[in-house]
Amino acid sequence: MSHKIQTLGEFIIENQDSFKYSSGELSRLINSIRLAAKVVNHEVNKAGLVDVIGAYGETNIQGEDQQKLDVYANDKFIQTLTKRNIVCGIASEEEDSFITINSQDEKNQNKYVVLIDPLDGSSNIDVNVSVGTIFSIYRRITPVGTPVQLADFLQRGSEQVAAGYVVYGTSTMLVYTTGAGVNGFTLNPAIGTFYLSHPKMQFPEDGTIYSVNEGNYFDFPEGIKKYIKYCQEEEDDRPYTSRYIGSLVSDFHRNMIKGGIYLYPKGSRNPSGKLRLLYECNPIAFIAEQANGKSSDGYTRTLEVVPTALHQRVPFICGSKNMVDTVEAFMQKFGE
Ligand SMILES: O=P(O)(O)OC[C@H]1O[C@](O)(COP(=O)(O)O)[C@@H](O)[C@@H]1O
Ligand SMILES: [Mg+2]
Ligand SMILES: [Mg+2]
Repeated sequence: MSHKIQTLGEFIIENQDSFKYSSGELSRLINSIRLAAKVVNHEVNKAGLVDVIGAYGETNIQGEDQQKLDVYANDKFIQTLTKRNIVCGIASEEEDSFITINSQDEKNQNKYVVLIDPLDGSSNIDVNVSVGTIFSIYRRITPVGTPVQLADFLQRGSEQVAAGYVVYGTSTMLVYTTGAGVNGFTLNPAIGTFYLSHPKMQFPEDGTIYSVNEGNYFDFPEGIKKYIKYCQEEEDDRPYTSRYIGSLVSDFHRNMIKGGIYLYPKGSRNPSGKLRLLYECNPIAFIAEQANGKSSDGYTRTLEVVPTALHQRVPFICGSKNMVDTVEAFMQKFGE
């Protein structure tokens, strides 16, 4: 290990001043997310031994069957952030609307709101394939001390002050950015401490991995179909390798390390794509750009998309810069 051995807690404190609004509040917030991630990780690792496998028996506002672990993770993150009185509002994939956090003293002086996908890759929970958590943090735009408004959550991704994800995989990692690069921390399960293991993560500008659910190929826009054929041609460094875990966090994490591209285009079944702008695409796009990668809907930079609804979906193309450029060129040429 060429870099200094450092715990996540130490790293947060040491880098607090590199954050333009630093008052310690964001550090405490990221520490709270670290804590909740450890609690969820503990449950994920016991999947199959304890009652966290299978459907919960209810559907969320998006009509998806909630998995028990979706609900468990949602509860743990909301409880931790609420109990520690560290935010003024929370929005989650598993909650119909945003939650206003009122501190004991009535006027909650906290200035951050959090948007979260508590359990990403839900379809993989029961089959022991890696899943994750995704979080996005904004500074509220309405006055501190007043109840949060929907507008505090519907901010462009370029306004994020921090974003990150946790991968519950072969090892458990927390990867995040506060706008000063991307760093990854691995959990030492023996002592329950995250250690800096992947400093200054960078996307290779080019890659040879493409991640897309090819089962939807018939339904993709023409530009995407052409790009997939391009990936499969025998020319130059192609054909590329197809890798699709079906957990956005895990596919993105692999592609950031090895070089690659993730695509979830729109189609007749998903007219706006499947992934949610506010708690999936924006945080992942912020990390991608901070790691020299790129993200768009094929035309518009993801972080420039103006949100209009809490659970809105957008087409999502994210990964190595030159690969995203190539997809955009195909979309320009062949369109929808
Ligand atoms: O099964 P599909 O349609 O390919 O979708 C897989 C995608 O959906 C997701 O599972 C959506 O996230 P959730 O599991 O949080 O709902 C992504 O993680 C993944 O990339
Ligand atoms: Mg998700
Ligand atoms: Mg989810």
